[in-house]
Formats: sequence, structure tokens, C-alpha cells
Amino acid sequence: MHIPSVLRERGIDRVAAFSIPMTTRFRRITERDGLLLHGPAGWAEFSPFWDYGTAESAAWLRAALADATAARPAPLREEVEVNVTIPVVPPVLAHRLAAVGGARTAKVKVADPGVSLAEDAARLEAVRDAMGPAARLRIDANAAWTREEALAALPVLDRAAGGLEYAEQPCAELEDLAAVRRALEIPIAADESVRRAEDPLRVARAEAADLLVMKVQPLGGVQRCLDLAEQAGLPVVVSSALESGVGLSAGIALAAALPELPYACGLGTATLLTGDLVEPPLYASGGMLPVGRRDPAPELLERHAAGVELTARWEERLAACAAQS
Ligand SMILES: O=C(O)CCC(=O)c1ccccc1C(=O)O
Ligand SMILES: [Mg+2]
Repeated sequence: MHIPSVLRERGIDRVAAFSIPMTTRFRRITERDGLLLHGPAGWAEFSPFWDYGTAESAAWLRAALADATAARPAPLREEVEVNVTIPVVPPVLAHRLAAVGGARTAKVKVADPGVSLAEDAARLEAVRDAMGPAARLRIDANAAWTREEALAALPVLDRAAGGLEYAEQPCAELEDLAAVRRALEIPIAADESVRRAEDPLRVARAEAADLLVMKVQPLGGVQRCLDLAEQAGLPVVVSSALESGVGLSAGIALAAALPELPYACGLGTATLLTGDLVEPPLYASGGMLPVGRRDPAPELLERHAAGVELTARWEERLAACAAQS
């Protein structure tokens, strides 16, 4: 693959495109694809989703470049607690997935288009049944609800879950998040309001959330996230963008470097892919993930190598983003 000169100048000497099938459809995708970049500090992942334009994807490239060219911040912990992520699946499957990785916290996706509140409630009941009364259950609505829908749905789901730890991005707009936060006892986490906003700190200043979700790639890198977290003054949950183990290890590095880490992180997503690029794969055990940079295994990069056409699309995308980064 051709490496743009601005990347070559920074020491990027290898680029490889990968594609890994998902175990269950998530975010309307069935395959997770992206690039790995190799530079002076090691391997990094560049994998913006295809519905992200060049300007937004350029932040993902800045994150990958920073990770491939500079050392990660010193870790304050050796492992990071994670939640298990439950996609929008039937209760029987949700019950089974809740046990994967030994997590004591689950994040259950809700409010997908065409899925009823009763189905979301049944999924939460199944996860509570599987994990027991001591587990923490959170939901993620991905900004699907209006203020009124959120005010109606959240108490129902809170009851079905036997208590929610928090609700992630129930509504899109800050005013609605703030209103829901004021009206209900359930803590509110901001995700899209952080990673897709022009100003990721606006939600904190507006007092529209109790905590912030941070993802390394869309926010431009581990160090940028550390700076934002300090400025926001709110607790942070580090979460994945469904990366391979290479990208996940950057999220783990962020979680390991945050001065406070009061919540389990959404980094236990490698099991949503049918394979990983690192060996052993970055699967949670006892609800924990180990800290440390992970390089891809050559035979796994080969096994999951993108085809000719997909590789060409990534080459074009890398050139477009490099021109803007
Ligand atoms: O936080 C987790 O448990 C998993 C990560 C996750 O949900 C996610 C993964 C890819 C894209 C968006 C999201 C999201 O939090 O909305
Ligand atoms: Mg989210």
C-alpha cells in the first residue's frame, strides 16, 4: 500500500488493511475493517467507520499517528476492569453473552430502530438474571430518544434492570440530556456529545452529564483524552470503537493512565469480533484486561488481510485523511 509522504516523514514504514467478521451485528455493521500503521513507537490502529467523512476521520488518523510515533503515558495500574457489551439481541442470547469474560458490569444496547421498549426491558431482565443482584447494569441508547421518550423509557428500563448504574446518551441534544438528568435520579453519561461534538467539553460545562465516555480514536489520541478529562473534571469511562486488540490496547493505556477510574470501561469488545489481530486475543478474564502495547501477529494479519478492493478503498481514505491531518 502507498504510504502518504506526510506519514513517511513521521516514520510510518508499514501499513496493512484488515477485515474481521463480527459475531453479532453491531452498529449496523457485520465486518470490522481498518488499517494498522507501524511507526517508531510500534503498531497503531486507524479504523474510522465508513459513515464518517474525511474531516471527522482525520482525528482518528491523528490518534493513530500519535500512537505509532510516541510512547504512551506511564500506566498507574496494571489491569483495567471492563464491562461486557450486550448488543441488541434476543433475551436468550443476551443471557449467554452476559457471562463472557467474567465481567461484573454489563452495558446493554437499547433503542435500536424497530425494537420495542418491551424487548429492551426483556433483554435487561435476562442480563440481570444472568449476572445476579450485585452486578452493575448500564444502558446505551445512542441518542435515539426525544426528551419525552427518554423520560418515559428510562424508568421502565431502570425497573427491568433492577436499577441502572447510568444511561449513556439517551438523547442527542445537550438541552434534552440536561433536562433528563435533572428530572430523573439515573446518572447520565455523554458519548456522542463528547466524541462527535465540535467542542467535547461543552457537555460538561452545560452540566448535561454526570460522566463522560471517551474513545481514543475519535478524540484524537490518548494524550488528548487525558487533557480533556482533566479539563472536564468529570469521571471518565474509556470505551472502544470496536477495535482489534491493537486499537483496544491504546484505550487500555488511556484507562491505565487516568488518575481516577471509578467505572468499568467499555473495552471488552474483542469478543464481538470472530477473531483478533493479536495473540493471545484481548479477551477479558475475571472482568479484567491487561495493560500493555500489543503488536499484531503476522499470521493473524495475514488471515484477516483485507481483499484487493477493500485495501484500495483504505489506501484512498488514508491519503484523503493524511492531506487533512
Ligand atoms: O462501551 C462499550 O461497552 C462498547 C463500545 C460501544 O458501545 C460502541 C462501539 C462502537 C461504536 C459506538 C459505541 C457506543 O458506545 O456507542
Ligand atoms: Mg455509546
